[in-house]
Amino acid sequence: TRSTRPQRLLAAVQKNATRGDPRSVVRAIDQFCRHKEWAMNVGDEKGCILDSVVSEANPTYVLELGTYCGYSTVRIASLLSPNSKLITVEFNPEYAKIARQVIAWAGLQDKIHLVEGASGDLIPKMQEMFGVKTFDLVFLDHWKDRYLPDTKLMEKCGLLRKGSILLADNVICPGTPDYLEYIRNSPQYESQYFKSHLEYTKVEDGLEKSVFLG
Ligand SMILES: C[S@@+](CC[C@H](N)C(=O)[O-])C[C@H]1O[C@@H](n2cnc3c(N)ncnc32)[C@H](O)[C@@H]1O
Ligand SMILES: O=C(c1ccccc1)c1ccc(O)c(O)c1[N+](=O)[O-]
Ligand SMILES: [Mg+2]
Repeated sequence: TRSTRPQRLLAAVQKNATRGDPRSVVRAIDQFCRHKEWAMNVGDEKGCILDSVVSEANPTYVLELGTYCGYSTVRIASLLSPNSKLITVEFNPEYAKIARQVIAWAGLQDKIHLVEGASGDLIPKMQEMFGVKTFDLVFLDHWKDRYLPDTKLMEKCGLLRKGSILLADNVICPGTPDYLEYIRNSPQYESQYFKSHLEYTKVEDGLEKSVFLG
């Protein structure tokens, strides 16, 4: 039977990237998505903004909502300090299977914990499963109608502390209107919009960075 796009993306990584070199994995995926097949990774343009936010935050605990093939997972983890951890959540088992292999090719399996399941079910279990108290940075990049409910859930579960950063992809395209309205009007957050483009295209999109004020 015909291969899937994530399988072809993994094959491109294994063909063109160097084992143990995360940035070559990121480059190989961007090449594949720009010249062969578009895929919904955060991509190289928004990826540079993601890199700067991650580097400035220098987080110990990171939560990623939406792994897909592990592109942003590898991109973020490649910038983390030695004793830091990235927990990434993915409910599609086929995507999780591919992501584990991409993460392994990058040599980052010790920094990354990929947990399979729905964000709404897993967020309340983060403290008991991983011994994490609060997250220093959360990257929201799963289905867009889940950004707001999951943000409220993280607040309720006490997973955010004064200074925690929420970085949300796709706030313009496909768009997350209810999340944007909430976060930009909430006195509990200080938000900033980073204008960019939908991965590998000229369509406008951007990232919203919001700092939890506690
Ligand atoms: C846009 S892709 C993630 C892309 C990835 N962050 C990157 O930039 O490389 C969105 C992913 O989130 C997953 N997803 C969507 N809603 C979810 C949920 N509620 N819980 C867990 N995973 C979810 C989808 O299966 C899909 O793989
Ligand atoms: O929703 C889509 C989408 C919609 C239709 C077709 C393909 C993708 C999408 C597009 C760009 C993204 O960066 C992204 O994170 C997503 N997503 O699924 O979460
Ligand atoms: Mg996205």
